Formats: sequence, C-alpha cells, structure tokens
Amino acid sequence: MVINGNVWPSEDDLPGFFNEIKEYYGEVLHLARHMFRLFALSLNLPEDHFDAMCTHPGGIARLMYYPPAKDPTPLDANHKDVEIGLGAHSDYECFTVLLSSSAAGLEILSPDNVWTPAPPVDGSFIINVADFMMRWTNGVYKSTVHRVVNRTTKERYSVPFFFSVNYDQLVEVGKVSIKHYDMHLTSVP
Ligand SMILES: O=C(O)CCC(=O)C(=O)O
Ligand SMILES: [Fe+2]
Repeated sequence: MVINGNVWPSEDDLPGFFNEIKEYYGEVLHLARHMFRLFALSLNLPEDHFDAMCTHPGGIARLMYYPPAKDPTPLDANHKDVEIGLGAHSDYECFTVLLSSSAAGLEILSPDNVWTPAPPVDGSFIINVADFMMRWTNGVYKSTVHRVVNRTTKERYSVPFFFSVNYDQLVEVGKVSIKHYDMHLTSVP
C-alpha cells in the first residue's frame, strides 16, 4: 500500500534528477524481473514461474549517502568500529539489486562470522538475497547479513533496489500457506 507518493525536488533545484531516477528505476526493474527468471531456473521451476507474481511488484530504490570517515580505520577484528554508516542487517524483500558505489564500504558477514569487504567492481551489481526469499525457499537461499562502514576519506553513494513480488501475492512454503508480511517460521523438510 502506498500511503504517500514520492516527494521530488523541483526541476529548478535539481535539473534532470527526476528523469534520471525514473530511467534507472525502469531499467533496474527490468533487470530484477530477469533475475527472478534465473532464480526460477536455479530452483528447478519453469523459467516464467514468478512472472505473474511480479505484475505490480514491490520495488523500492533508495539513494544512500555515507559521509567521509573522520577517523579512517582499516577493517580489523580487534578494532571497535565506531563510524558505522549502516548497521548489520539483512534486507527483507526477495532480493536486492545493489548498484556498486565507487567507494568501498560494504561488508558481508561470512558463514563463519567474519566481516568481509565486498569491494566495488566497476560496472557490476551486487545481488543480496533477502529474508522473504530465504523463508520462501525454506533456507535454500540464505539472506546476506551486511553492513556499511565508510573507512575512506571519500564520500560514498549507493543505490540499492529492493525487489519483491506483488504485495498481495499469496505464496506457499511447502505445505504452509503464508501471506506477505504475515510470515511464520516453517520447518525445513
Ligand atoms: O550502501 C550499500 O552498499 C548497502 C545499502 C544497504 O544495505 C541497504 O540500504 O539496505
Ligand atoms: Fe541492506
């Protein structure tokens, strides 16, 4: 449900901003729908399995800004990070298409609980599996715990695009029916 629409800066204040964002949103939405086809194939489902569930999908693009670090410190297990830009979390939709920032800062928690940098790679996207996909696939896909710490003296920008099926889509995990945003834990078969 959309309660309020987006509030856009005026064209005078930020010329071209609305059109650039709109164009990016259209392209990344297209890519996300394509990614869902790859997820389907990887799960031994027909390629178009998710198509009808993504006719008016949840898709939120967020523009992130991380100021330069005042006290740049390397990633070090013995050092307590004080300048965390975005604390440890997993995303909660199906998956996130993350446009790599030109500056480093994204860190992924490895399965053995070690923070590991995910440095930007020019012209690439990072795909983070999110909680809904993990629940839906009964843990076949696992959501990625990640955080952002800008350890550089550069400003950092990034654009995550959080993607989901239609918010009114009924989905099933094994024999358990769940509704979006009304999830319960299910046992792994
Ligand atoms: O800025 C980034 O690279 C990641 C952003 C993020 O994880 C989020 O907004 O959920
Ligand atoms: Fe995130």
